[in-house]
Amino acid sequence: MVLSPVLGKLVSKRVVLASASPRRQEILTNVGLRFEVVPSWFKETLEKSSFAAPYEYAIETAKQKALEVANRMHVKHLRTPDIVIGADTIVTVDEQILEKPVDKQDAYRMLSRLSGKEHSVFTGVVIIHCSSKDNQLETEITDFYEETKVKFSDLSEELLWEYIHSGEPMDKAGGYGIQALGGMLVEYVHGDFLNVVGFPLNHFCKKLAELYYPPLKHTIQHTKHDSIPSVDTFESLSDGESESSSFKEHKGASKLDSPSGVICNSENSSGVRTGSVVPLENQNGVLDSAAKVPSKILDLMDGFKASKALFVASKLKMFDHLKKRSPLKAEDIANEVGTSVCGTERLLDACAALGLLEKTPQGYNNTDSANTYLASDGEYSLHGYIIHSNDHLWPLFTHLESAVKEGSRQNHRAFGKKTEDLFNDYYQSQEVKQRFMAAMHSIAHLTARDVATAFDLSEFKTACDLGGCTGALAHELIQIYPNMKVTVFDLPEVIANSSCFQPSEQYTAPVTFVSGDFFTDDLPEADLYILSRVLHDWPDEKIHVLLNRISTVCRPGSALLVAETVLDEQKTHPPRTVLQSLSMTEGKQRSGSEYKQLLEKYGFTNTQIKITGNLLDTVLCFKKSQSSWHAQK
Ligand SMILES: Cc1cn([C@@H]2O[C@H](COP(=O)(O)OP(=O)(O)OP(=O)(O)O)[C@@H](O)[C@H]2O)c(=O)[nH]c1=O
Repeated sequence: MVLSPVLGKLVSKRVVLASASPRRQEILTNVGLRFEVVPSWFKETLEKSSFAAPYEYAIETAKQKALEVANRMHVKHLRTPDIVIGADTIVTVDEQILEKPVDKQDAYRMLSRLSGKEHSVFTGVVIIHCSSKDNQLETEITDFYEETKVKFSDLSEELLWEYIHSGEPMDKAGGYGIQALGGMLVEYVHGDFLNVVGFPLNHFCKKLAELYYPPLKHTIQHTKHDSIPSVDTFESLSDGESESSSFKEHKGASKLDSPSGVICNSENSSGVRTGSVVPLENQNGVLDSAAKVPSKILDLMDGFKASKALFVASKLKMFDHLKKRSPLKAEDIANEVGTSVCGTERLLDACAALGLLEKTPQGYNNTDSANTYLASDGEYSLHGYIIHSNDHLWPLFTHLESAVKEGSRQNHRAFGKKTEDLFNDYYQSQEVKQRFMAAMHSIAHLTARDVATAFDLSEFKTACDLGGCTGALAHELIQIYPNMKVTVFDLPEVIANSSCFQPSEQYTAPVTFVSGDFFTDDLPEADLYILSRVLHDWPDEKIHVLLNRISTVCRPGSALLVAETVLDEQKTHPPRTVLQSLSMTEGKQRSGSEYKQLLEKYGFTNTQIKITGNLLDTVLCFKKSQSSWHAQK
């Protein structure tokens, strides 16, 4: 049962949840964990100002809750649990910590503070391993925290009081419950949703994985440090608990991390350990310094090698060969693609190490993911985008240093051409055009379902996907909304090359392709205009022209759907989008409030943003009536 991996380690243990929170109980029960509930009697009265950071307060409160239960069970009831889990959830806004409101007025004070703003929800979690020695309780404590950012819409007084009178806020940190009525107040969530609800399940599983499958000192580490290892069954975990996978057997090794003999693994929500150098006592009782392995940093240092291995294996179509016939030995593939046997073997082994291939005594096989995403005919093939990354983005990124120094795109260094000439020359080549379209098609096809279903678009009878390229999103829209007529509007040379990307079986009404330039030519009429992955590419002057033109042809009540990755307000999340900005296009990535502001400038209102958590988020807004728009201009 790959889905419930490390939790199986707890099957044979007496686990106690030191929490009265029904949400925590539900989250852990839902994943099949068996535990007793013993609510803590610890009063949450620690002096907040004595903590340097809010998460330290949450961790310490969680620790005190869990220790109180462990001690009480040991002393009063003489039944020492194996593991006690404690947690504490807090909300922070403007450097203030908000816990559960004490009354309705307090709830009002909290919610009006959160209105229209982004805040953080921290949950501190503590896992205590208990044992009894000479009737004394011995504890080994592991703790961590998780941060999730949540943004509230502007809340009217009326809504605020209606929500408070519902009674929901009273037993919840910050005075709201995101999982119920409070969900209606939320504009977006960045991070683990369950963390907001009260328990960061994913991080908890990773922590257990670290405890029960720690890296062995003298063996080569094949697992990713921050991933949850999968195991086949619960049975295999509890029956054959091998030396290398049991927490107890590794206590000694883990203790090396802590001078006091208490395991205290503090880690922030991005997985980077705080305090990387830990003093150790050597045999002479002298303190040495031993650096913990900074696995995230090492992974980043090696990231370029992994990317290039993926790019080259894709370019040589190794995943295509293995999809057609497998298992294949390195010699077979080398013969088929015309490469050296020793080089091919190394590349295939690297792909196996990266989890893209499986290596067996009979040869190499594609993983399911390789068949779906890496083979060029895979259902959601990313082959086109991978080749684009290798041939176009890689050369650009090798000049990142100059790009940062000069603040401009490095086309001249990467391709020997200035940006203006690139369009007239480089992009005119048939090969480059096809490659670029294949790349765009890869992403559009993969994200089409998310974009098409983020909002209910069934009220729109006609839609026009501006810059819709191969029509991947248009086809998805027609599948989902069979009554919708969809037009793809794109440059003539794009439309001319789009036929080879059309689905082979057409079960629905065909998409209409219209060629033109959205900066200069008449736009087709539609109830819904779509701009998917367009706005981030263009400078403000061009966006001004485009949005002005759309706004002019849009009838009041018609809508515009923008599909982009929406940055958080701090502009540091999601990392993929932040990294994409480094290619220094003249355009830029935007946060939710920036999209809202931009669209309002062109008469679009009622903006709703849906963070899908996948590659593309969506923003839907409606055209105001002309009179009210002009009145505001
Ligand atoms: C933001 C938010 C919080 N909560 C609940 O807020 C309580 C926090 O208080 P706590 O002090 O951490 O826990 P507790 O409920 O007092 O229980 P205990 O751990 O025994 O002290 C927990 O319940 C959480 O689920 C929700 O249910 N939904 C939300 O969106």
